[in-house]
Amino acid sequence: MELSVPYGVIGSTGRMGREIAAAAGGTPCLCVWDEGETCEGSPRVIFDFSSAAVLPRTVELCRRHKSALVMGTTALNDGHMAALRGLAEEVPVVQSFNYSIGIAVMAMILRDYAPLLADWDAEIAEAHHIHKKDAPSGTALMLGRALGRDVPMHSFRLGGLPGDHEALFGNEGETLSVHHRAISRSVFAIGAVRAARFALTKEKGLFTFEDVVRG
Ligand SMILES: NC(=O)C1=CN([C@@H]2O[C@H](COP(=O)(O)OP(=O)(O)OC[C@H]3O[C@@H](n4cnc5c(N)ncnc54)[C@H](OP(=O)(O)O)[C@@H]3O)[C@@H](O)[C@H]2O)C=CC1
Ligand SMILES: O=C(O)C1=N[C@H](C(=O)O)C[C@H](O)C1
Repeated sequence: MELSVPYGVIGSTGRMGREIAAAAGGTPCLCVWDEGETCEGSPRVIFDFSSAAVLPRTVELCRRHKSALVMGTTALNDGHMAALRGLAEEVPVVQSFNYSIGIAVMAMILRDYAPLLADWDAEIAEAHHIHKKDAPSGTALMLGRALGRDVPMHSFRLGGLPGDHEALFGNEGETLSVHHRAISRSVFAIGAVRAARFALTKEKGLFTFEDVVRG
């Protein structure tokens, strides 16, 4: 369902930026890409699916327009997360490395059942398109945190894969795996627009996509 307020897209010319515009509908009033920026009006919410290097500019634009932020860009460091926490003291910020409901549920499963698998061997595998710049994926790192322990991570870069993630467990007698496959990257855009609607109901604060899914 289309977004009924003016919105901005940082990373507007990218794979995700174009999916966001398709899911949100209409035309973004603010567009930012590597070569430039256009703005006609004031966005109520800004989506960032770009590069971690752009985050300071994103924070500045959200402050200028008093916009909510839906942050999707990965490869964020502690400094970037601190900047988002600072912004969240002024506006609503949703930050997630994956806006699919399936991965949100997968993280809940891993977090809830990790104690029962604590003495099993565990590894995480992820596979994405050949253009992806970061490895392991932000989602793989997030799933590792849900497991609550450091586990080996394996990254595959193949063709146009939108995003596969698998948590694999094993002991002497059996194995278990939990697998999620994004069939289309539109699923991330649909989730991001849902996150935008959630953010627009808040005055300020830092939220995860799990908060959005749980309503
Ligand atoms: N949270 C989630 O659910 C998802 C997150 N992602 C993440 O989103 C990000 C973008 O992914 P994707 O769309 O595939 O990437 P693309 O490379 O297709 O797009 C990146 C966009 O950011 C712009 N950009 C890059 N560097 C700068 C810069 N320094 N200043 C301004 N604009 C810049 C690019 O502009 P230009 O075209 O001019 O280079 C382009 O518009 C990645 O971090 C990815 O991991 C992806 C899918 C889902
Ligand atoms: O770059 C991508 O495409 C994706 N990146 C995110 C990540 O790094 O986890 C989310 C999704 O898997 C697609």
